[in-house]
Amino acid sequence: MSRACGGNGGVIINVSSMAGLMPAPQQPVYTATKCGVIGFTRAMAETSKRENYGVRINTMCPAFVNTPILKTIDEEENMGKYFKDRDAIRKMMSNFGILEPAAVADGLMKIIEDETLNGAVMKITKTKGIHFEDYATGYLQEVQEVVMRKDPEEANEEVTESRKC
Ligand SMILES: NC(=O)c1ccc[n+]([C@@H]2O[C@H](COP(=O)([O-])OP(=O)(O)OC[C@H]3O[C@@H](n4cnc5c(N)ncnc54)[C@H](O)[C@@H]3O)[C@@H](O)[C@H]2O)c1
Ligand SMILES: CCCCC[C@H](O)CC\C=C/C=C/C=C/[C@@H](O)[C@@H](O)CCCC(=O)O
Repeated sequence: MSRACGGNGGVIINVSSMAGLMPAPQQPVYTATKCGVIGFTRAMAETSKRENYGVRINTMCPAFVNTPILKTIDEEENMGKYFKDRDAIRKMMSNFGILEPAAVADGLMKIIEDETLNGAVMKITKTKGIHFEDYATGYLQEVQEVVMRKDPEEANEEVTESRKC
């Protein structure tokens, strides 16, 4: 797909979850995987931009969606020691509501059609619909930009200087 390898470019949509943004104590491994999807997507999107792959890489974080996966919490073999906590997940489903798969399809189409989206973390929830996580630029982002631009010594001086103000 990458133009760097003779491909025509395109868009990749990784599927995370709101659990990647709001830790689910009853599903720590699932939470870790979904956090990883977000971090990997944002890193690869930046790589693709810097290397001119011509590939937009985004992720979507749906809340609860009406699919068979929701029934997996009823099986102790899936939940392990957290099986005793399944009512807490059921309560979250009741509190947050359950989306229909069409809402996720709408999010997919938006990412495909909006060519400005790269490194975007789309949230899809019953209460707010489609919206995006806002990673406001801050000190760490500035440091990364300086470091990626200069050699280590020069970058270190600039960062040290900027911290004096
Ligand atoms: N349903 C939700 O509430 C929800 C919310 C947020 C994120 N997600 C994520 O969305 C993704 C899809 O979940 P879902 O709700 O559709 O789950 P699901 O279990 O209902 O459906 C998953 C489908 O993928 C198929 N599958 C499994 N392994 C496969 C493979 N190696 N190759 C091809 N197909 C394979 C299964 O047969 C199944 O039909 C998952 O990554 C899940 O974590 C789901
Ligand atoms: C049940 C097993 C499969 C897990 C399926 C999902 O991946 C788990 C989703 C986990 C948490 C969902 C949280 C949803 C929160 C939203 O509804 C939202 O209203 C909370 C406010 C945050 C926001 O919208 O920015």
